[in-house]
Amino acid sequence: MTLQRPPVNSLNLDLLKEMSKSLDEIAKNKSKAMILTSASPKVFSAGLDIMEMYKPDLKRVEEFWTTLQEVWFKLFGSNFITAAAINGHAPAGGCLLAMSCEYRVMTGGNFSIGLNETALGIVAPNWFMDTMTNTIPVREAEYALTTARMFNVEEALKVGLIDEVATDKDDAIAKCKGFIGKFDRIPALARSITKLKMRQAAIKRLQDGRREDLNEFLQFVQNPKIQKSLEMYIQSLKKKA
Ligand SMILES: CC/C=C\C/C=C\C/C=C\CCC/C=C/C(=O)SCCNC(=O)CCNC(=O)[C@H](O)C(C)(C)COP(=O)(O)OP(=O)(O)OC[C@H]1O[C@@H](n2cnc3c(N)ncnc32)[C@H](O)[C@@H]1OP(=O)(O)O
Repeated sequence: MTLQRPPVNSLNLDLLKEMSKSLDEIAKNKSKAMILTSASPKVFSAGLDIMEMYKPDLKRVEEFWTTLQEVWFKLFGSNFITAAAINGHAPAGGCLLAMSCEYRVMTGGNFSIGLNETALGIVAPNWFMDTMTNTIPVREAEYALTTARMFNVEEALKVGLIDEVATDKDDAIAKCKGFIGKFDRIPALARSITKLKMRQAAIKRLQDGRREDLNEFLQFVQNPKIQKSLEMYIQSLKKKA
């Protein structure tokens, strides 16, 4: 599955709906595995589209968040094998997508990956945190989340946020295929049940608290102070150019 929403693959409602549909198709056609990557040469995904949260239409922003939750359920909780070929920056929601897969290969270069929410004055939802503690040790996750740590490729490898480094996108995809090949001799049902048991606690936490999570998000985006900081953040991103 190749993300292709220039310039930075930010996750807006339309892209999330497309992803949700594609994940259903992959599950339905009984694919063995999926590799998630990006068509951009330097950004895997810039995370959530900030414009979806800025001065939002309430009905749309509610659909936006519930679709994001759905994409996470379908990706993190998939029966099929998932790997991410991370060929560029992966901040926040981009990091969430990569961590929701079972294996991550990142191309070398001046790219970074991490959950940077606290730097933006926001708190990553519980399920973002759960996805991170499912990937790296709890102590490292706490440190990374509180300090909004963006890891470079070597740091990400060292902490286990990624599993391998690749020279370029083709190499990243080849290495993801190498990971998928490891399951050729493992019975598929035993593999998928084991994966889902490992992920069950995080999945159940969001299933049980899904409405509450949505309400928290809706309150958050309607807070005038948050809107003000979003405005400033958007300006700072635009000033960069
Ligand atoms: C910030 C959210 C605050 C409050 C939200 C309210 C409630 C939230 C409650 C809970 C939600 C928490 C979970 C949030 C998760 C997220 O994912 S938030 C998004 C966080 N993402 C980022 O901070 C990444 C920002 N982008 C970058 O750092 C860089 O763009 C990049 C490193 C990814 C790529 O760098 P470059 O290649 O140099 O590209 P540019 O920076 O020049 O960007 C090109 C173009 O794209 C626009 N853009 C970049 N990121 C986003 C984005 N996430 N959403 C929308 N638009 C984005 C950027 O402004 C440029 O636009 P133009 O100048 O070309 O108009």
